[in-house]
Amino acid sequence: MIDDLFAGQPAPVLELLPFDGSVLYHGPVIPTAQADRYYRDLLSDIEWQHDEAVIYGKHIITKRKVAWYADQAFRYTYSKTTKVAKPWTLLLLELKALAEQHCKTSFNSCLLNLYHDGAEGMSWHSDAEKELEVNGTIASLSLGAERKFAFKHKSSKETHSVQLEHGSLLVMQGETQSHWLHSLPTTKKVNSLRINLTFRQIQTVSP
Ligand SMILES: O=C(O)CCC(=O)C(=O)O
Ligand SMILES: [Fe+2]
Repeated sequence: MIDDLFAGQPAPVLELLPFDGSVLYHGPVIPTAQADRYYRDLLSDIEWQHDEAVIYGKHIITKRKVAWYADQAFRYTYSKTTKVAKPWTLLLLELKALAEQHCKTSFNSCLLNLYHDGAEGMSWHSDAEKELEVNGTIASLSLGAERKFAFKHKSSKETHSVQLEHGSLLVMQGETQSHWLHSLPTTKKVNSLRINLTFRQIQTVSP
């Protein structure tokens, strides 16, 4: 049986995009008990703050909370607001090492998001801020409530989606951010918290 074949082995890595980039879903890469501990520790140790954005000229404060950590006090601008990175914690360095092992690349920053329930999500966007390495790899770790994550091609508009499980890793690479948008749709079906960490490579020298 297929189940027996994969028993005790990591799940196979799935490619989600048919063209114009690559998104690999590794499935759960952290055993559940350990993922539960990371979730609890991140909830209490991270300096969570409500996010600010300027949308259609209006200054808004999101219900979703965010935090940003990096090698240096990088400045990073998205949604027309500028944030300054905090220094790594030991726990984040542990998770960064785990993401780096799977991606065989290195990261110098991490953006964290805390969604209190399914009413909070993130609308269509690509991670292509000017501070990010062009076509750099982005590793996304999910903890807590399982949520749907969707991709939409910028010209053909076709969509692909995946359920992001507790302790799972998703890796966006190649030309993904140039050709695809992604979103975390809101949903009435989820009533609990989810934490997401995206490890990224910020350009350290101006191009
Ligand atoms: O919460 C997620 O899974 C994705 C968050 C995201 O797309 C971002 O922070 O840019
Ligand atoms: Fe994103």
